[in-house]
Amino acid sequence: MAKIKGKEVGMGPVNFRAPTVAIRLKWVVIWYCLRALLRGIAWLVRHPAFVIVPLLALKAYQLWTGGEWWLVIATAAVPASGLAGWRWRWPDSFAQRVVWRMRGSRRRFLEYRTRWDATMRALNLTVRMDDRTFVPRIVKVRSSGTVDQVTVRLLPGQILTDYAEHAERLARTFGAEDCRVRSAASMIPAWWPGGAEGWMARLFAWALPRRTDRLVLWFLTNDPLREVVAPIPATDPPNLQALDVARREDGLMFRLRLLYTHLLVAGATGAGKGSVLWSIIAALGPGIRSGLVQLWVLDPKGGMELALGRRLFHRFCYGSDPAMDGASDAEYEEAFATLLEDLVAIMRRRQGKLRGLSRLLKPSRDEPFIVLIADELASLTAYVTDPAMKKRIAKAFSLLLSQGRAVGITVVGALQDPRKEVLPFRDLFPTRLALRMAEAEQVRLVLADGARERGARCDKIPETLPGVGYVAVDGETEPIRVRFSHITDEDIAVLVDLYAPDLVGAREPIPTPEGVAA
Ligand SMILES: Nc1ncnc2c1ncn2[C@@H]1O[C@H](COP(=O)(O)OP(=O)(O)OP(=O)(O)O)[C@@H](O)[C@H]1O
Repeated sequence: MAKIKGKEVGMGPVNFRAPTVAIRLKWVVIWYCLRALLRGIAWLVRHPAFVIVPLLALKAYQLWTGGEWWLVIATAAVPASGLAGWRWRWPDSFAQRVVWRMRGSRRRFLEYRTRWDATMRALNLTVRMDDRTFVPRIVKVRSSGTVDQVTVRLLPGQILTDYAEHAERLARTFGAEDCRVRSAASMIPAWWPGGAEGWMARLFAWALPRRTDRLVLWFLTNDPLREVVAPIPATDPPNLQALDVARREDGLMFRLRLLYTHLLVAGATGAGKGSVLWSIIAALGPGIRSGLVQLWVLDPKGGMELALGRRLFHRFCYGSDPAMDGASDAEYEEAFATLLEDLVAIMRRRQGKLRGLSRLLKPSRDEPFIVLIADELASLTAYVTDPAMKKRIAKAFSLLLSQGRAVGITVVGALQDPRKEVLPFRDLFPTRLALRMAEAEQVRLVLADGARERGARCDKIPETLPGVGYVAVDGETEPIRVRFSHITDEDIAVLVDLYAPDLVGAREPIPTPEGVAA
């Protein structure tokens, strides 16, 4: 008879099965007791914090039977003070390993177990075989206080999209604000150094189970992204592979990898693209001060977004209103093209230096990590009026995007309209972030086919939540919902005072656009 790793549910009030082997009742009882004991031990190993429950029961029993009270309390105090020390010294690890697990177990029994079978049947997510009905099993529930992660084992023939189609219904049924469907194959423990890209993940890649038969339902129970995220203190030196720039919806820090990648930020007007760029600059601050990081900045919106931080930038170039400083559009456009071509020249020089020695440049003060920040990319691509300049700018961008990563040059570009006509080299950005978008179709253009169906409903992000978006990372199947820190003009002034590099000329006003206006 066919066997399925799901939970079989009966067809009627009583189910009979013909016995094939006669076993004495006492052996059956012993077998069930042993199995329950082994399962209990395995469960305690996975939920070590619950060891405290039998321990407390034992202590209570000792007190009851006349044990020395001070001895009883002293032995109970050892694990209690261990837990307290853990919480005090490593609060994040304690929250994830103890608090989240306990909350997950409670919610599994009180919320999900009770309504799971009926919901699966109602949504037609069961499988019928040989007159038997199988319901997908809940493997585990983890709760972060803001998100319940319910891992489900798929039944044969089921795919992630089957569940994604019902995401909204699942959210309503289990009293969540939203539900996202994520594949379990991409789930690297959040506490691993560097997450999915870190050294732990790479070192143990061979040992990580490939859980293609599982998915994780993310039930958003209490949206932490409704709160504005305050500026996040930067680490010194900055970890260029994991910059602390935003808060994730499960309450964890979102760490952005910038080294050896390029980032595209797309969002409607007022979606908070500026806060993304400033969060990145803030996280890079200590590196800018030490000379490990150089910012090359293009702000075609007349310097409106980024000019406040000009002392932090190695090169800064903005377009403006020709009537104000006498420079023509063509001169501005030439200034942009020149800056980009200078960067291409550095790229070529670095390639020559590395050739035959290494395939990746390790940034240092001699060869710093260069981040090209380009706000309003459309003004540098589609809206350039001079065809010759348009060609030069497009060529330089294509070269930087296709060859710059390995030699420590990263492009961070922001734009409103992600269509190919506006940004022909959109596909050359490996990391993409979609903030609030004007149309559902744009989500697909920025993130990936099916991203919206899996929960990245960027067109539904309300205008009241600027800085909220979904980020797609290479190697992760589903985008992650995050909110970037809100950096005010006052915060920028503090950043400049803290991190402006102490180089000759850095405190002089930088002529903009370069070579055009004083
Ligand atoms: N992360 C954030 N948290 C809270 N408020 C934010 C955040 N980001 C931006 N805002 C606020 O939202 C408004 C619009 O932000 P911003 O100018 O960065 O948007 P934008 O996408 O760059 O818009 P545009 O394309 O029109 O320049 C501003 O008033 C800003 O203060």
